[in-house]
Amino acid sequence: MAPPPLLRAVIMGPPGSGKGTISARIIKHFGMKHLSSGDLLRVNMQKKTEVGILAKSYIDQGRLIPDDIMTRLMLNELKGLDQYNWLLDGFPRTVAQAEALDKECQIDTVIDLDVPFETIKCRLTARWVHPTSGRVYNLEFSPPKVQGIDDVTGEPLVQRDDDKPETVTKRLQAYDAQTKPVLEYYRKKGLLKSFSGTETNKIWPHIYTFLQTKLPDVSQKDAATPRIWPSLVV
Ligand SMILES: Nc1nc2c(ncn2[C@@H]2O[C@H](COP(=O)(O)OP(=O)(O)O)[C@@H](O)[C@H]2O)c(=O)[nH]1
Ligand SMILES: Nc1ncnc2c1ncn2[C@@H]1O[C@H](COP(=O)(O)OP(=O)(O)O)[C@@H](O)[C@H]1O
Repeated sequence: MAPPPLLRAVIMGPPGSGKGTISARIIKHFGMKHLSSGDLLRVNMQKKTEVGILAKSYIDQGRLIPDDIMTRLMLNELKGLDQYNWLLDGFPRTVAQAEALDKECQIDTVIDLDVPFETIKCRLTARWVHPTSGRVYNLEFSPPKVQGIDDVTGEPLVQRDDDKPETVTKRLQAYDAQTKPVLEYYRKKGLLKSFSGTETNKIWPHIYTFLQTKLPDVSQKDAATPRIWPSLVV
């Protein structure tokens, strides 16, 4: 029997809408590979690569990185994920990027987190991240076990420079002007699935139910097998 076709999904939403938080849950339950443009750029900035140095000047101003640079970077990373179900986070963010992506592969579904701007602004000032893994915390919503420390590695957490209130406003403006048209682009293709709300924990069950129609939940696999198996083998 031929294996089922691989799922090509995109998660979209304004800065702070919960893309990273929801992506972590999707990866855990559905075992997809996650490629975040923001995380990739931050690794490049940390390593001071050519792309990283250039990206910093845009990110610090709350502006988008030029399409040609971003598209080359992301499509190159995607080549290595050919054999997996994948979830793109933060890309495409302009119609030109969406068109370039379409030339390379066929997107199956676009999950849109429709969270009001007012909700988001408060969240971002309380966001702390572990830069190397991209793990994200929030002082109120999902605090680390020890304040200022990553739960998994024990390394220090940092606040993103671009989470300053002035930069957040510019990022939201860039979202309105450049990224909202991408939602329309996917809506016309019949791929957009919007989830509205102000709380991730209320939005997540709907996304979970939606993805269950496309992929099996693999998170319980290891735990479930021994529970059923020894009791049956007498
Ligand atoms: N108060 C609150 N914070 C949330 C909720 N969902 C996510 N966050 C936090 O909001 C911030 C932005 O979420 P993140 O997943 O990084 O959003 P992204 O910018 O779209 O990737 C992080 O600090 C999250 O921990 C929520 O339902 N309520
Ligand atoms: N696809 C993209 N095109 C252009 N710039 C991007 C793209 N993805 C990320 N960036 C840049 O990186 C910054 C941080 O992105 P990201 O981590 O996705 O944050 P958020 O979703 O919280 O805005 C953006 O504000 C933008 O400057």
